Formats: sequence, structure tokens, C-alpha cells
Amino acid sequence: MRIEPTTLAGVVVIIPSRHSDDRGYFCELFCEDFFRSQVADVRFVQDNQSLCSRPATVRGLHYQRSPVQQGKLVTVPRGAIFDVAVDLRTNSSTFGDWFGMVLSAENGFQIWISEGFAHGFMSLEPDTITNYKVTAPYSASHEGGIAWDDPDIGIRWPIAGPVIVSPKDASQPRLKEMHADAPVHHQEVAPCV
Ligand SMILES: Cc1cn([C@H]2C[C@H](O)[C@@H](COP(=O)(O)OP(=O)(O)O[C@H]3O[C@@H](C)C(=O)[C@@H](O)[C@H]3O)O2)c(=O)[nH]c1=O
Repeated sequence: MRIEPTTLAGVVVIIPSRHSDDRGYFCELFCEDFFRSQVADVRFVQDNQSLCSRPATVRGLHYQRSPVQQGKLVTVPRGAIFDVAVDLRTNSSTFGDWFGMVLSAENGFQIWISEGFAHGFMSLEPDTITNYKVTAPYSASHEGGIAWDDPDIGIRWPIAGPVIVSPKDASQPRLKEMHADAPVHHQEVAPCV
């Protein structure tokens, strides 16, 4: 397993080692000791999965407010996504900046997104499955969102043109309209990268 820093402190790419043979490959997707010592000293409490039936489906940008902010470890076992994190930490020098990359069943890459970020993704292939582990339970009353196409953030989504979004995500506020209680202050969680 290899870890690579990104342009945003608190967002890390994890590249599991694949042991290939005639049958295919074996790889460890998550190892608690490795993760807690090399990436972030957190505990995961929930595993999520979503299916995007069609390409150009966008989910996000989502976050949860304190005290149930979520760190997320994202993996794609089928298909491909363009996965994005946006820095919402008001005390961060990269506030409002985004990082995105392709996660696919083929490349096996994972992204760790710590608390303090909004998360979203676009499916790039039909029937794409996204799995993610989260560090706090889901709470509808703590959910927050930002427009996936906020021009102030300027995410360069790989598929231009019409996208498929939920009604909720079609009417998310822009970053500059984010409610005063929404900004998430960065809490140090012993990142190692
Ligand atoms: C996120 C979530 C949703 N739900 C329910 C609420 C709703 O009825 C249904 C669909 O929810 P949503 O439309 O919010 O699903 P979705 O748009 O896929 O939301 C997800 O988007 C990505 C980008 C994330 O980062 C996730 O944390 C999550 O916010 O599932 C749960 O029961 N548990 C959960 O953890």
C-alpha cells in the first residue's frame, strides 16, 4: 500500500498493492493499523455504497456539520468516478480549493478525505459503484451541501454537458452563501501525510 499527498493537506491518495497471478489479483483494501499509523488516526463507523446507473451522474458536494463531521475513505469496485474534495476549513490557506482525480475499478486508487471537506463525484461509466467508509454516522439534520457547479470553486468535471443530479443537489447553495454555522473548522486528527 502506497500513500501520495495531494495539493490539499488532509486529502491523500492511497494505492493498494495488487498481488497478481494467473487467477487475477489479491489486494488489501483497508488495514486499520496501516491506516491509523500512516494516514490518519481515526476510526470508521459506517460503510456506504452507491450505484450510479448512468455516466455523468453527480452526487454532492456534501458534508456534515459538527459534531458529526465525517472523514471518508472512497473506493470504486466497479466502473469509474471523478472524485472531488473541496476545502471548507475556514482557517485553511486552501479554503475553497478543490482536488479531483479518477478512481476506478481498474486503477484501484482510493482517496482519504478528512473532516473539513465537502465531497462529491461524477460517474464516468455505466453502473458505477462507489464504496466509502465514514468516521461518523449519518445524520440528516447535520447535512450540508454546496453546488457542484459553483463557479467560485470551478471544478473541472470531466464530462461537459447535462448531468444527472438529485433534486437536492440541483438546488444546493454556493460556497459564498454557505450558512454561517456551516464552515467546518479543521480539527487535527494526526494526519501523517
Ligand atoms: C448519506 C446517507 C443517505 N441515506 C439516505 C438518505 C436518502 O433517503 C438516501 C439518499 O441520500 P442522498 O441523496 O444524500 O445520497 P447521496 O447523494 O449519494 O449522498 C452521498 O453523496 C456523497 C457525495 C457523499 O459524500 C456521501 O457522504 C453522501 O452525502 O439515502 C442514509 O440512509 N444514510 C446515509 O449515510
